[in-house]
Amino acid sequence: MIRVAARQRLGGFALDVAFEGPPDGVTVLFGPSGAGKSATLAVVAGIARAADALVVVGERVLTDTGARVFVLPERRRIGVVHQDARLFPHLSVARNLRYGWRRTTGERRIGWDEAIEVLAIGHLLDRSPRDLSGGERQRVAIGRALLSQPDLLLLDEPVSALDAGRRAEVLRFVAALKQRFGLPMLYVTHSEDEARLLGDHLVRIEDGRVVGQGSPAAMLPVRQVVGEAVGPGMVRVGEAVIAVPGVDAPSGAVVRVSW
Ligand SMILES: Nc1ncnc2c1ncn2[C@@H]1O[C@H](COP(=O)(O)OP(=O)(O)OP(=O)(O)O)[C@@H](O)[C@H]1O
Repeated sequence: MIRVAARQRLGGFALDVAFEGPPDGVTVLFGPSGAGKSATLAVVAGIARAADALVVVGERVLTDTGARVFVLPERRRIGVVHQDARLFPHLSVARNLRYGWRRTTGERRIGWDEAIEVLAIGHLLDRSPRDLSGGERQRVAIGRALLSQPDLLLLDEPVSALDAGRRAEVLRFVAALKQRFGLPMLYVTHSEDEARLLGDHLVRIEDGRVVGQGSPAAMLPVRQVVGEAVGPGMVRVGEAVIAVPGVDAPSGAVVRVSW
């Protein structure tokens, strides 16, 4: 279980949020630009010190202002992935990954080879970040965060700087990560498609406040969409391939589904 509560004044903006997320799934922070999503992540990561905050990840209390608990950011065992990959440009992909690996403070549960395999970045190890596509760069950034053995992964709009094709590619890897490692993630987005595709729990934030939370299916309006069947029960809708039980059209067939 992840528990977050934060009250903080940022200039003229007041952040006042409280939510819980599942222990091994993706909690989506969803809301328009300027709603306070990144400010919330900063409190969770310990980069921002709110006047009044509680951050609990599993058994660990990372911030509890009432009890004067504040674990330093580098001791939180939290991995962060930003919109731009922020890799070290002078280091190879392997050395960028090694940076994460060396930052481990607890036991190692995620293996070096395993992370590289899930993210399919083995062939990139000797390259410079400058010679990678945007999607590859993001996969390496996720790998670096993962190899530091985080108890929680924060993803702040990790695909919003990518074009549609690359976006789909990276989303596929984030979904694979979720399946493989069962690591809790806080995923910030204002894309309904990403929220539906990855979210187990959705927290809607507007103007610094939580205005609703629940399953993505319950929180987002149902849409009738046209997609393309890609296998039994699987339909491609735009960038996403979604599971739609009961769809049994031949691959390539155009189908209408509720999503
Ligand atoms: N240090 C600060 N001083 C003053 N205002 C701030 C500060 N940090 C953030 N804000 C304001 O707080 C509000 C929330 O910002 P935040 O970056 O959390 O939004 P967001 O939901 O992540 O938006 P986006 O989707 O555009 O990234 C914004 O109005 C922003 O201008």
